[in-house]
Amino acid sequence: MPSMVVIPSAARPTRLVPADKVHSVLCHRIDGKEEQYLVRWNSSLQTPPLSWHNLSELGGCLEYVQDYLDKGKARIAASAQPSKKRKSPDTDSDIERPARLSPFRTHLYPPSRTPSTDRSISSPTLSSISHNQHPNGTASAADTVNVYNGVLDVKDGTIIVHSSYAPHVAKIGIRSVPTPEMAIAARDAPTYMAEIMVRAAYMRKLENVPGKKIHLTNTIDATSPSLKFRFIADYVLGEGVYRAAKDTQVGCQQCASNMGQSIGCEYTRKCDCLEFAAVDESRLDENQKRLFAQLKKTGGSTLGLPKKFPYYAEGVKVQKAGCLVSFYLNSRRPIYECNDNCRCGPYCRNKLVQFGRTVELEIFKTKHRGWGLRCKQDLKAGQFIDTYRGEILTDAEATRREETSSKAKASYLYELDKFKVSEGLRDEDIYVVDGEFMGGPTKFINHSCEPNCRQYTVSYNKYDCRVYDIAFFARRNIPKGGELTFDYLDKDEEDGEEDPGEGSVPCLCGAAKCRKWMWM
Ligand SMILES: C[S@@+](CC[C@H](N)C(=O)[O-])C[C@H]1O[C@@H](n2cnc3c(N)ncnc32)[C@H](O)[C@@H]1O
Repeated sequence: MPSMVVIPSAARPTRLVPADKVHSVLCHRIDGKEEQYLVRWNSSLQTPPLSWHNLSELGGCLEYVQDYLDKGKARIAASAQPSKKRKSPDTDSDIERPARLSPFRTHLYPPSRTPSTDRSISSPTLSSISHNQHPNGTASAADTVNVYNGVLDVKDGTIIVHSSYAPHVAKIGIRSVPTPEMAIAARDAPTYMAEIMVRAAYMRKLENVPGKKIHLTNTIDATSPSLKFRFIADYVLGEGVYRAAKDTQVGCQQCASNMGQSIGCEYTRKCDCLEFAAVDESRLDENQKRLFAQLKKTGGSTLGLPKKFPYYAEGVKVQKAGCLVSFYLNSRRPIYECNDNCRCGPYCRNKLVQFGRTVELEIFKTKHRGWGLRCKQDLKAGQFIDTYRGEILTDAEATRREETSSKAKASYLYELDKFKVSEGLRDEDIYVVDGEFMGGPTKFINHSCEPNCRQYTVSYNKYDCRVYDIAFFARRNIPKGGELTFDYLDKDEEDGEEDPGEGSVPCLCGAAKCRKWMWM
């Protein structure tokens, strides 16, 4: 018989639970006035495989507590109905829904699910659970719950439980935890403190994000965005993803930091970075008009022709300085910014998005569309908000993730396919940004059929057609507190079809001209 180890209810504050050792949190209870959470440890060889902990011990693994609050608690509430069949705590309760596309991806992937290898052990029946008895022979609900303070050991997938009252050993399969008694106790036990701690941990994350403050508010429920999410300032390149070699990022060589007004690039004809930028037809002389007409037919470089700068420079229209000029705002043309190898210096009028967000934002809970993002300050039409960040994945890896994720889950995949047609890229050459696990606050921007923002392609290397920035700009003036939205459909690629296809998801944007479906 294994030696008895009783996990005290009022645990020692020094006993911190390391996140990398945790498999999951399975249940909670109130002991005295204290919230306690039942941790299942990573390795079943560990002794004990389960133990109760108070929140002061769980500060380093709050993401597991959050997982439990978001999913486990609901499962427990359902399983606490004594008359109904109980689900194993590890059983995936995601609802199977029709296949759908991600908000941003244009390919349809067949639905598929990967079974968790963790489900090989079958769930024992309720009758396999022995209830512990108090020495006086009675077994109250409270006693039967408390007994599991003393989970001791695991053998052949069976947990061996010692009661602190009775000398006999109760055996219950690891899949049977939480027991019905635990589930009943958990159903009515509050989780306020855990929710507060999770919220505080997320706020601390936000405080560490560089740039203007990002707020968090939730007037709908007690949840917080996932603590597993990592805020990153730049893309993280996944396996098999490569940016164009550094030496291809040549930059403009004929420009200088002071060409008269100390605003970096000033002559669009000279700036090599603007080679592929929009030609300013209003400034073409007759010869240039003829040349440009020819180039439109035959293709070829428009270097030397006057171009349009993307942003209003300081001093041009004071109130618009730094905003996207209306030509770009109303088009889908890529924006080519100057880069570190340019001769125009650090303060060039052709550099903006690369310096990052300067706008104060707020992540907030919507009624029916999960989390959303709004601005905490008035925004002007053409004002830059932030970029979309995440892991850049190969198409194959993105497909794998899409196929293995629950169809009911929100999607954060964004294809970098702007140059697919112009550069003749194959589907499998296209990279995809996944903003689910790491990224920035823009992951929370919801779709609207009448959006107030739009996504633009911003490139710092005109020779790299596979890696570029996706930048969000305000399409119109947005008052402080307005929810930021963009159209998940790239209109240029829309074929105008009206019927919802397989994988379409109902749109809840509420706009007067809502198309009723998010095309995913
Ligand atoms: C990029 S995420 C946006 C943030 C998301 N609401 C969240 O809570 O993390 C995209 C997901 O948000 C939800 N969503 C966004 N816009 C929506 C809309 N107009 N109608 C319904 N669901 C929407 C969908 O679940 C979609 O897959």
